[in-house]
Amino acid sequence: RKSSSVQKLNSSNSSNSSPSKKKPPSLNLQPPKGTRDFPPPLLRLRTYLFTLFRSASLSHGFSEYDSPVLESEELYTRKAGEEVTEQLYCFSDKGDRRVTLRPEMTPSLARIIMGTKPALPIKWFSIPQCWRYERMTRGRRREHYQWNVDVWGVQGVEAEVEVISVMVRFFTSVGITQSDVGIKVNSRGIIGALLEGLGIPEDKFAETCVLIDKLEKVPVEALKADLEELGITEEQITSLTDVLVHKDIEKISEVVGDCPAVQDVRKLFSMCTELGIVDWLEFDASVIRGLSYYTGIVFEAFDRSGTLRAIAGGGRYDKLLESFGGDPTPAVGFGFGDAVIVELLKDKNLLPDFEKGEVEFCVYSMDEGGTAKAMKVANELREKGCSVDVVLEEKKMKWAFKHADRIGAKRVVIVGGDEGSRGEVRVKNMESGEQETVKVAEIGEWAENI
Ligand SMILES: Nc1ccc(Br)nc1
Repeated sequence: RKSSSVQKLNSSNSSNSSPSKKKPPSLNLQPPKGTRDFPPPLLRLRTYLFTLFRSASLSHGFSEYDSPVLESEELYTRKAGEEVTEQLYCFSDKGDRRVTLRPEMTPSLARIIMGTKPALPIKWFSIPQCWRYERMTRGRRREHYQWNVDVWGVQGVEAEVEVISVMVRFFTSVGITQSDVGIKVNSRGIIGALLEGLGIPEDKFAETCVLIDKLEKVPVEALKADLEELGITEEQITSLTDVLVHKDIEKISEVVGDCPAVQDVRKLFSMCTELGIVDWLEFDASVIRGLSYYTGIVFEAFDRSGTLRAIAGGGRYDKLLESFGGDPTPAVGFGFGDAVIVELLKDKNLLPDFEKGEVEFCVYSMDEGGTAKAMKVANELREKGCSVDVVLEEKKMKWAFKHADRIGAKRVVIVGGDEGSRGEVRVKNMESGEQETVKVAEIGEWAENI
């Protein structure tokens, strides 16, 4: 008797005579829902952005760090109704542990600092891929790369000025000016003083801020239940939002007095005036930001045309380490996503063309069986630090030049033929069309002098 598995195999093929005819199930060619592939042109764009994120950070003496994309779910179980914790890409792993793809980087940074206790102050940056899982299939992305820049251990607004300076340097490096983008600045301390004035208890402050931030996106009716649960009346919300429209710190100080939060904002503006970047900034009492853990100054970069969502956002979060059981540690930072900035660069016509790559040489053998010779010439050029492609199959000259153009080769080196018999190669400049003959033995030296 055939074993049951063989019988199964035969039965599964009963529909036709031989297994080879059974078509495999069609493969889904798309990446998982809400995620992106990065074929070379898109990866060149990503590398362009990351290189400038990195140079703006390094120019200010920041050090790069990284951590696993997978984190324990408990790192994000803040009960403040934030989108970022309500849309966790979380699951139970095979050891039945509750884990999640990180939705943001700051809690991981806090975990690392608590665990390794680096000497403070630290100035660290990272460009992590962060994830969310939205139940409603709104077709929104489920992953993005978010440049994070943080200063830990500095109590004064000098830390806010430093990270804003990093952001401004990045914008300048991609050709964005203060007429394209502004940075709205506010302080949770001001909002806190207003909430106190309305009799809202301190322990409801973080959740209330998250709700007020949501008010910008949904009508107050949609949040009525949440507001009532916090004991906040619609009248209180109305009187709060009437004050939050102020864009003049003096007007706000008439309401909340010359409190430490107002002094901090004033100091930030005067330092940025001295630094020469104040025309990027504007005070805006309505800026809240949606993360519950901000405790002081908050800021967000926006496009002045008003067509795009916030480009970046950040603020002071002095209580985060304590909330994890650590020592009180001042901290300031921002997150800068990789999506809105690309839309902005497209709108401003500031996006370079990444369709083609760049390679200095394409080496081609016109003789049959000459590929190894072409590879040897290529290695001579690589020894001098050149980027060199080699045509790896027997191809006609016309194909080789078309291929060279496709890969963005600056020059084509033709090996073999009459020149080959004289120990020479022909080099064609793809831009000018100029041709020259070079001795194979001297090609490295020649390449150093072009
Ligand atoms: N937090 C978060 C993660 C992923 C995306 Br896309 N947006 C926000």
